[in-house]
Amino acid sequence: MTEVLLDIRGITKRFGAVTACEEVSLTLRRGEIHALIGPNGAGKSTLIGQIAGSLRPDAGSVWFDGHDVTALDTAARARAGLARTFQISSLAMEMTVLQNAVLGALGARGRVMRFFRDVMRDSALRAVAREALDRVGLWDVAAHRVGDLSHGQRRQLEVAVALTQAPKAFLMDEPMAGLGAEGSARMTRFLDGLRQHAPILLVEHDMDAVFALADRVSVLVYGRVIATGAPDAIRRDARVREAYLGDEALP
Ligand SMILES: Nc1ncnc2c1ncn2[C@@H]1O[C@H](COP(=O)(O)OP(=O)(O)OP(=O)(O)O)[C@@H](O)[C@H]1O
Repeated sequence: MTEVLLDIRGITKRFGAVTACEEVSLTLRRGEIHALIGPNGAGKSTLIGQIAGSLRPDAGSVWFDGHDVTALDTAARARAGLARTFQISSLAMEMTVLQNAVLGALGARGRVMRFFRDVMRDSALRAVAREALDRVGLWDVAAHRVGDLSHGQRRQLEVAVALTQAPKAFLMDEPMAGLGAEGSARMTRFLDGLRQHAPILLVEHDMDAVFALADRVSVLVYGRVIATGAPDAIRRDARVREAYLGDEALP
């Protein structure tokens, strides 16, 4: 088993005259949180899109778990174990927490059932759903409507739904967005434990969270990775500080 699970090799993406990503290479290792930071417009979303499979690179390749997945679409990459969360919420608001998790488990197994009540009675699916809800701390609210959950709980449920699909790695797009101080602190603790289950490539603007969580940080500026390293080294890096216009934004 190799240490590197996700291997991005020399990815380039242009939109007309704009080069959004230029020969970007980075890796995600088992057990780690690797944060991707950079000023607005640096190319973070474009990079994540190419890793998840929603955007095709003009050059370069994406390797996941030892396979070249560059030609695979988003669904195929998800089935291979690459889970993307928080970009678009896929939760059914009128359904309960448990129903959402059971449907996640059903989707992952590619099974077709005619009646929703049969799905909800399937003990294997319920067991998978329960384990995922337990892991994110939402089993107590399994019978609640998703619409009645807090914003932070919904984010945890999105992770639980992803967990029912047995992911090998997570791509997370701004999990702290809109959570407030207390919610961010709770999410930080949660992600801290999750890395043991599956490593996380984390795009996040909340620098306190990034520097509290990341094992490694990569800094993207004008589509290029200008530095990759441990949080302390990144904090001290002169090019990184310059990219963030002085010292303000880095804790
Ligand atoms: N579909 C598109 N068509 C044209 N230009 C695009 C497209 N998507 C992104 N860009 C451009 O590519 C560059 C990188 O954008 P991107 O959204 O990837 O940056 P970002 O780092 O995610 O920014 P933010 O932090 O604001 O979300 C920007 O100049 C943006 O205007």
